Amino acid sequence: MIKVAVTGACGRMGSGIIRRVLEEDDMQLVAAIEAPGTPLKGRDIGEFTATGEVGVKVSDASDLAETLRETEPDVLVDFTVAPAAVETIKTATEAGVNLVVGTTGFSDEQMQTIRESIERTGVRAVISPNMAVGVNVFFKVLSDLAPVLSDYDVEIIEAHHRHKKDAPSGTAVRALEVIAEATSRKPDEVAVHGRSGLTGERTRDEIGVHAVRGGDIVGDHIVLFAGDGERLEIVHRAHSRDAFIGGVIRAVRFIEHAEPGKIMDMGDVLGIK
Ligand SMILES: NC(=O)c1ccc[n+]([C@@H]2O[C@H](COP(=O)([O-])OP(=O)(O)OC[C@H]3O[C@@H](n4cnc5c(N)ncnc54)[C@H](O)[C@@H]3O)[C@@H](O)[C@H]2O)c1
Ligand SMILES: O=C(O)C1=N[C@H](C(=O)O)CCC1
Repeated sequence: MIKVAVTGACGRMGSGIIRRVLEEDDMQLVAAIEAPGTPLKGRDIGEFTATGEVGVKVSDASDLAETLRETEPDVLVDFTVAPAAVETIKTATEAGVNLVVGTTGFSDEQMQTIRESIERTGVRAVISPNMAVGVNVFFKVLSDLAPVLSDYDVEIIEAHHRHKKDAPSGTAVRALEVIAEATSRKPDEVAVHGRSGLTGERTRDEIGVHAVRGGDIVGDHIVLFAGDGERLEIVHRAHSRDAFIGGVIRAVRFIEHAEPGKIMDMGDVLGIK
């Protein structure tokens, strides 16, 4: 039985992940953790996942070290917000708890802190900005396609729901990195985020990145390769969060096979790297 703790337990992703964990025969939910000061502390998590009483009470992230000591999870799944996730990862790694992290919006400095914590403590970790199988195939396609279309203009357009806190999406950032790496460019040097004003003509090297926010859009990503007389669009659309949650469940099962002290991603989980 894989013992699972979830941070962001009452969020859009966290509550869906808990619902799925409760359905899996080889998984046991041992902790459901919400933000520091949460008014939900002590309430049964089943109230927020529409699963009826499950016997796991919402705990407060301020008590995370104690919660992990008491519940001894094999893996902690984090879908929260970047600054909170960094603190959670520090605490979990110190407690020797393996990680599946889907939170996005980390700065380079935050990623460095996370990497150091994982390397130093030797926990196993899967961190991926998008757990959907289709998106990870999309990354692979982009990596293969970008060198072939190296003289085409590349623009990345993503669209998400009105509640999303970070922009551009972690998936769009990863798509930028994949395309830049495949064409020997540096993402920071070539990314142009939105355009406004007298921008001048587009340069050949730049990669435009555009974030759309509205309604309940689950997550769309379009990469446009525009040439003379034609354009090619590679599109992924998530219809429901089940696409991400299915990937999380696969990552939770993979974690015991992950390399200790190294950040692995969904490409490793799916064996498509
Ligand atoms: N990797 C993927 O496949 C994928 C898919 C969807 C969303 N995401 C990312 O997951 C994150 C969460 O998305 P969401 O839509 O579920 O957000 P959400 O706002 O619905 O949920 C986040 C939850 O985290 C809680 N939280 C905040 N700080 C916390 C802390 N310190 N400890 C425990 N809980 C804490 C909040 O109270 C909230 O309930 C975002 O970064 C989003 O981009 C990734
Ligand atoms: O709903 C979100 O927020 C999503 N975030 C991820 C990202 O930033 O790429 C993945 C898609 C959904």
